[in-house]
Amino acid sequence: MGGPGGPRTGRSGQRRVDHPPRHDALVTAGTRRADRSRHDEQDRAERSGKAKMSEASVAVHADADLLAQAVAARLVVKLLDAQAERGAASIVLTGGRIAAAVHRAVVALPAHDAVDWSRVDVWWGDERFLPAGDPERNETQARAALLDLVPLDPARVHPMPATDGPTGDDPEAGAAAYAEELARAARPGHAALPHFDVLMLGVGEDGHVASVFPEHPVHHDSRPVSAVRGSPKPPPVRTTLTLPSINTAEEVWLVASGADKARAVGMALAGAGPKQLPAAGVQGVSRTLWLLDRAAAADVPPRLRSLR
Ligand SMILES: O=C1O[C@H](COP(=O)(O)O)[C@@H](O)[C@H](O)[C@H]1O
Repeated sequence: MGGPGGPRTGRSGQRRVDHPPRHDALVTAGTRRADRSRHDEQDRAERSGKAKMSEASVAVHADADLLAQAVAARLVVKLLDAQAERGAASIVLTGGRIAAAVHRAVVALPAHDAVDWSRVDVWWGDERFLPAGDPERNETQARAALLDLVPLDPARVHPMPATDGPTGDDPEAGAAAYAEELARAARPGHAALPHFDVLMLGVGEDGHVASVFPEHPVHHDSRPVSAVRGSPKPPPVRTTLTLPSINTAEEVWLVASGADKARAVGMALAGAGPKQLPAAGVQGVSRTLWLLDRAAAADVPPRLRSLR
């Protein structure tokens, strides 16, 4: 490490590897190598209630299409690896435009058939609090683009509450019910959350992730799942995993495309505060990976960028 051609360490602790330009990628290495020691570490961190944090890595792709295809390929490999390692895989989905493109790209990838979808647990990082089937729900969009097109076990798909669900039009009751569902899936002796192999997040123009918005009271909620009222982005009522819950995931991938995301992405990687810029407060246990297109990477600090 660190020799000629090896990773270099930037001031913020992120390390980078310069790739030949045709790969159009900037990658930093902050991951742990041995799976077993990684899981041991994660177990210890979960038991102690303190998630051990990874360094961030950044990969840049030429445009939104290539970004979506690359994320889809990574996701299929991650699911295959998780299933090979522990027999099942769990993902946490996000909403938004790039998420929909990733979902479509997974289905378009022939290798998605290699995944045993009946052994994939599906959770959500956030949801718009609307009736089931509303086209604005992240669930509805994910079902149309991916979930309805692969042979999942319906019992392993865990949508966040809807206004016409069992807890009714009460977002706090819905958030509490989702927290209970998560706790039921947690491993015995572990914290109140199940193991998440990979948790994907979009990044808002204001730096929000899931439905954790800048300066919102959700930052003071110590519960794993929070009801969000007064969201600055419609709809105003939502359900979200809180940042500490997000940060229990083994890998967190922040996926952003487009010039309107450049400022938030740049500030998060430059070390902004998480209350002002929630994306800056995201760290997976073994990996934090920023997956960007060139437009979204335009303001990434130069020391972390090998190619614009
Ligand atoms: O409202 C939401 O927005 C963010 C970002 O969406 P995008 O379309 O700007 O990429 C998304 O990550 C979140 O899940 C969703 O509820």
